Amino acid sequence: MIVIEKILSDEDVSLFRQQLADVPWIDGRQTAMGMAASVKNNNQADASHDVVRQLANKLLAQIGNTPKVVSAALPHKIFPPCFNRYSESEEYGYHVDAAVMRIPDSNDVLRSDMSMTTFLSEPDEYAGGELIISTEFGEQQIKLPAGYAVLYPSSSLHKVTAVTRGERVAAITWMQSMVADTSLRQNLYQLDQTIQRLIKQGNTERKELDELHNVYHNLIRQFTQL
Ligand SMILES: O=C(O)CCC(=O)C(=O)O
Ligand SMILES: [Fe+2]
Repeated sequence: MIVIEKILSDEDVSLFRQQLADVPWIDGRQTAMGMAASVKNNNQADASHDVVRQLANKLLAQIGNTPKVVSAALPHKIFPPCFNRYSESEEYGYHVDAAVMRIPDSNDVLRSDMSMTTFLSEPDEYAGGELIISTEFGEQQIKLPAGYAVLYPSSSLHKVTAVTRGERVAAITWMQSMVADTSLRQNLYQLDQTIQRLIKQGNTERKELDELHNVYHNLIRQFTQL
């Protein structure tokens, strides 16, 4: 589970919130598959609406421009972000995201390796509405400031607890990674982050940095599936 600080600026968050207030919203059950549909109770911005598409594209561009997301997810394909809203007493029970998704308006499919929630409501605007991810170390509770995102393996069981006051608006997307294996992807992320830290610290010789970089890219070459 990786937290991305400020994938959207405060200005972007207000723009998203303003524009989303005026678009049509549909019952979220329509977009859940199989068992997930029976535990889903929320609303989703109509993805066929032009404004919704524009916002999805804007967030998509931000994902590509955020080095931490690229490093952690190594995205090969990204599902156009969906916007969901949980009002009082709405929730999404424990579920797993579908392993394979058809990308709208294309003949392409995507294997979901990483899921990402981008928070668009401030934590004090609603009560409840925590994203809970079940991990091998127990349940992780996540509620982040607006503009922050969390990336987690799509293979994990997760839920959104009932909102008991106010409204929780978020963007959700799924990514197919160039590296399917979660633990390998996590190791590559750690290696890249360490290299980036060494570069920042500025006291590692160029030659050693080049060697580490070379190892990183050779591992990507070795394990990439496109
Ligand atoms: O809203 C969230 O944080 C997650 C929603 C979710 O799990 C889903 O839409 O599949
Ligand atoms: Fe989910």
